[in-house]
Order: sequence, then structure tokens, then C-alpha cells
Amino acid sequence: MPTVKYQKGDTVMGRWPGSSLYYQVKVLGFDSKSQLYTVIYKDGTELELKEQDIKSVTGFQTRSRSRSRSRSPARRRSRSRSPARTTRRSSSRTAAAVAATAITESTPSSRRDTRLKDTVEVRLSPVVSAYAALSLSDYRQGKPHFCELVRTLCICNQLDTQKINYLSEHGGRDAEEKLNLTKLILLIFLLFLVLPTGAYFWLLFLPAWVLFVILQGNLTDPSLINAPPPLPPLDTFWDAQALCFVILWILFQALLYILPVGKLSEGMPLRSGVRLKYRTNGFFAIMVSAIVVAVAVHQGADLTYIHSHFLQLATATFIISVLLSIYLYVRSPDLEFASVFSPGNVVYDFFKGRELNPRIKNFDLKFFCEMRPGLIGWCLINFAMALAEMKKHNLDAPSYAMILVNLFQLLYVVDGLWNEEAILTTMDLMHDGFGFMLAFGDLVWVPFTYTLQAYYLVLHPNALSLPAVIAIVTLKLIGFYIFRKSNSEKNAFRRNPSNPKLSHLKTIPTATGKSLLVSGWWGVVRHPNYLGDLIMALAWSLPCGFSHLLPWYYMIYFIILLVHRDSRDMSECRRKYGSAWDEYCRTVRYRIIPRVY
Ligand SMILES: NC(=O)c1ccc[n+]([C@@H]2O[C@H](COP(=O)([O-])OP(=O)(O)OC[C@H]3O[C@@H](n4cnc5c(N)ncnc54)[C@H](OP(=O)(O)O)[C@@H]3O)[C@@H](O)[C@H]2O)c1
Ligand SMILES: CC(C)CCC[C@@H](C)[C@H]1CC[C@H]2C3=C(CC[C@]12C)[C@@]1(C)CC[C@H](O)C(C)(C)[C@@H]1CC3
Repeated sequence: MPTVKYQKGDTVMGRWPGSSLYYQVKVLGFDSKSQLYTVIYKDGTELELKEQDIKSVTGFQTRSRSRSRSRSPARRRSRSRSPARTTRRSSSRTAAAVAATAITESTPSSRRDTRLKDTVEVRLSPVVSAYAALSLSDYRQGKPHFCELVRTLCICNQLDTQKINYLSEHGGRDAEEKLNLTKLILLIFLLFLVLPTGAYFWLLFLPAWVLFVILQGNLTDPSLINAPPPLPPLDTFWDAQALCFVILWILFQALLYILPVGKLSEGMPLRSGVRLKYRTNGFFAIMVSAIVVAVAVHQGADLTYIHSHFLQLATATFIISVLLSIYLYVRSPDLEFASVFSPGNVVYDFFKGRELNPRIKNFDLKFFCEMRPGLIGWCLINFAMALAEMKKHNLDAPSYAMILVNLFQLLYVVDGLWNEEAILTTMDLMHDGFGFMLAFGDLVWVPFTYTLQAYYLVLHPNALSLPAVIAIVTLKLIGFYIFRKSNSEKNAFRRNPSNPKLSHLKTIPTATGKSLLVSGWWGVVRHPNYLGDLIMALAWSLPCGFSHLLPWYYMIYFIILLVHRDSRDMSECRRKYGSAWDEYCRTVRYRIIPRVY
């Protein structure tokens, strides 16, 4: 009778099958027939392991410790091994959402040369990302800068890395050779863009684009494909009063945000397990804002100023977003976040942010900017455009088209604020840093480009027949229904997976402890909320007619944004959930539009 090395109840390190990763496990028993140990992982997954796949706890070093020592890209990517990658032999019981800490075996070579260890880790990664695969050979050949550039390019220029993932997943050396060609193409693409990084390109492009569309909106024949109109003299951009109004607006929103009114909601658990609290009183904020604006108009405030000073207001807001981004950059970075997501490149870090949840005491800057000044400002601007239309065309009431655009977008914003808690389970809040991209996006991009339909209608009226109005309203309601139902379903499930109201839904367990919905809305397509959102976007552009491309800008931008977000989310989920995600994708075949995409 062979001796049993590990006893029931022992805490040991168990290798995740098919990888070199070891996780802390508890021995549940030993089957002398099969010579296998039954072990349980921290997330509740039970597996049977051979003795050689089990080691004692001594002789291991935690990866979280080693991670903070290096900021190399390959090290960051080494997180991508999800234990769910390998098919489980026994059933998994998902317990509390405790993410098991992956621990790698400490070898003499890994201690001698961390860079070499990085490359070894990358080889083992189930989903080798494009840049991980690139670094594999490039680091060996001592070309880390090239790798860094390509990596930045991959992220910042939103290239679809999945094709490259596929190559790298399908075999070591072969894939590497194929990747040489890819690298060349990427490099040419990189040189084609502004050096040194893609982030630099976006830093210049995004503000230039806002300026372009605002100037187009003032033309008699606005289009997105027209050559940019000549730049107005520099002094027309600046208006001190506009800056004061913008500052007042932001301060007013900040005041409403900090008032102890409304619920304190908990965010999703951070990697440390901590759950931050958020004051979700957005609905209250928009109601108070509406009352204040109504009183101001009643007292004679001329809101058409917003239309006549649109460019100056945008410039002022842009200045504030840049100052905020600089502040965000110079604040001490969140090392744990930075060590995982940030490559330590100044431009990139400035663009994407160095902190996940920058806060001043309890004041959460990202949450505030995403949900308040820009979003509520969007409705204020739309309302001002309706007044400007009436003034310009001497109307007693805004046109049908203007009313529809105003009501549709107001509904979207009010719904977002009413369900403010749901934003805490979205990608931006859970995964993205807060830097220039989001600061500018929230404060400038949203209020000054999402309002383009209303801005357009002031100078370019479009008469709508009653049947057209009915058709557009119906479309909007269908889109809204899909959007709201699917978002609420996911949010309710993420907040309480055992919610009895959701017990009829089928789910796939994952090794992280979280499950994935495979029926209900999330069983129709992989992003039903994007589908609803896109239908709504269509309903926002239709009232403006087909004479010009400018009011269709949002629709075009939104398709690009959501397709990109979807592929980014796919890669992220595959990294997190491994084979469970693949199973989900096999079951739910379409991404956004059933049977089409
Ligand atoms: N108007 C705009 O400009 C704009 C722009 C972007 C987005 N949006 C809207 O904002 C909302 C949020 O969008 P988002 O991009 O943050 O993405 P989202 O679809 O809300 O969140 C994606 C996350 O949901 C979880 N998930 C995915 N599939 C799941 C499944 N089958 N079961 C359970 N959970 C699943 C995953 O996170 P975990 O597994 O980690 O929980 C995934 O990372 C959407 O309605 C979108 O349309 C609007
Ligand atoms: C090109 C860049 C400048 C892109 C910037 C992107 C951001 C402007 C968007 C990213 C996530 C978006 C978002 C909303 C607004 C626009 C973003 C911040 C949102 C707050 C709009 C109201 C919705 O109801 C919402 C809460 C679902 C939504 C969440 C995501």
C-alpha cells in the first residue's frame, strides 16, 4: 500500500491542469485506485490532481509580489492565465467571488533573471495577446522598445488583436514567424501615425475632431466629408464668461453630488476585495438642475447664449479637461493598477490614466465626471438649442424633429441617472483608468458632440410628417426596451447571482467564482445592451433627415465605438474566464446583431 503524501485538510499548492500555475488548494481526499487527490480551490472548484501536480506551500513566490517589482509589458500580461482555461474534470461549485491568487513556482532561473521568467510565463499564457507574443521574441532579441511601441499601438489605435491572438494560440514557432509579418505591418502603420505613440495621435485628433464638427454645424451645407472650414481667428475661441459658466456648472454639479441625499451604493469588489461606496443621487441632481434652469429662464436668463457661444464653451471645457487630466497624472499613481495596466509611458499614461478610482476623500472623480456635468450638461445644451431654434425661426414651439431629439436624449440621460447604480458594473467603472481619454470624453466629447443633432436642427430644420414621428418614436421605444432590460438583467445578476427573479436563467460557472448568463437577453447576443443602444442612436438621427451627414455622425461614431468596445470586452473576458467564455461564445454566436454580427 503506497504512502499518502498529503492528508485530508492539508493546504498545499495545486497545479492548474495544462499550465504551470499553482493555486492554493485544500486536500479533500485521496483515491488509492486512481492515485488521484481531490482538491478544492479557493473559488470552490474541485479537481483531481496527481501527486506530481501538488507541491507543499514552501518554495513558492507570489506573483502579486513579483508583479509590483516590474512594469514590463510581458509581466503585466502574465495575469492573463485564467484557471478556467482547462476543462474541468469534476463539477465546479462556484462559491463566493474570491479570485484565487495565482502563484508560480519559484525556480533558480526565475530568481536570476526576471525578464527570462516573463517570457516563460508568456509562453504558458492561454490567450497570448498580440503584444505578448511579440515581446516573446523581441525581448529575447533585446528589442523591448519595439515591443512597447507595437503594444501601445495595439491598444491606442484600437487594432483588432484577436487575429494575432489566434495565430499565437495556434503554435509557438510557426506563430512567431507569421507574427513577423504582422509586426512589419504594425510598424508601418505606426510610422504612418504620429510618433512616438498612438496615444499622442488621439490626444491631438480628438479635440481637433470636436472643433471640426462644431465648425461644420455652422455651415449651410454641413457634412463629415467636407474639407474643414477655415479656422476662425484665435481670439474667437476664447470667452472668459464662457469659462466662468462652465466652472459654475461643474461646481454646482459637484455640490449636488456631495449632498447627503440618495443612496450610497457599493461598487464591484476591487482586486483588493474592497468595495468603494458611491453616492448615487444622479436623478436628484438632474431634477434640481432642471428646476434651477427653469427658474433662471423664467427670470430672463437667455439660454440661447449656449448656441451662440458653443465654440467658446467647448474651448473652456476643453481647458478644464486638460487641467483635470494633468492633475490626474501628477497625483500619486495607484501602483497596483499601474503595474497591471500602465506601461509607464508618459503620453500613454496621461491618455489612459494611472488610477482606476481617483478620489479626493469620498469624492470619486471618475464617477462624478461620467455621470454629472457632461451628461446633465448634454440635456441643458439640447434644451438651449430648442430655444435657439424658436428664436431663430420665430416659432412658438420647437419643431417636431427638435422635440423628438430632445425627448429621446433626455430619456436616455434620465434613465442612466435613475439606474445610476448600474454604471458601477460597466467596463469604464470597473476596468478603465481615469485619464485624458475619459476626462475629455465625459466633459467635452459627450456634451459637445452628442448634442450635434439638436445643434444641427437650429440652422437646418427638417419637417416631419405624423407617420414619420410615430415610426421614429416606436423605433426609439423598441431600442430603449432592449437597452434597459438587458442592462438591468446583467446588473441585477452581477449584484446578486442568486436573485430569485433570475433563477429561470441558464448560467455558465467560471473559475473566478462569477457566472455568465447564457439565456435571457444575454443569450440572444453577447451585447444586447449595445443592440438597444444602436437602435436608439438610429432613432436620434432619423428626425434630422438625410440631407446631410453631420447629424448621422453619432450613429457612425457609435457603431465604431461599440464594435471596438465589444472586441475589447471579448478579449478581456476571454482572459478572465478562459474556456467558460469560449463556451459562452459557442452558445451565443452573435455579438451585437442576431444573425448579422
Ligand atoms: N452612449 C455612449 O456613448 C455609450 C458608450 C459606451 C457604452 N454605452 C452603454 O453603456 C452600457 C455599458 O456598456 P459597457 O461597454 O460598459 O459594457 P457592458 O456590456 O455593460 O459590460 C460588459 C461586461 O459585462 C459582463 N458580461 C459580459 N457578458 C456577460 C454575461 N453573459 N453574463 C454576465 N455578465 C456578462 C462582463 O463583465 P464581468 O463579467 O467582469 O462582470 C463584461 O466585461 C451599455 O448599455 C452601452 O450600450 C453607451
Ligand atoms: C473617443 C473617446 C473620447 C471616447 C469617450 C467615451 C466616453 C465618452 C463614453 C464611454 C462610456 C460611455 C457611457 C456613457 C456616456 C459616454 C461614455 C462615458 C453613459 C454614461 C451614457 C448614459 C447611459 O445611460 C449610460 C449610463 C449607460 C452610459 C455608460 C457609458
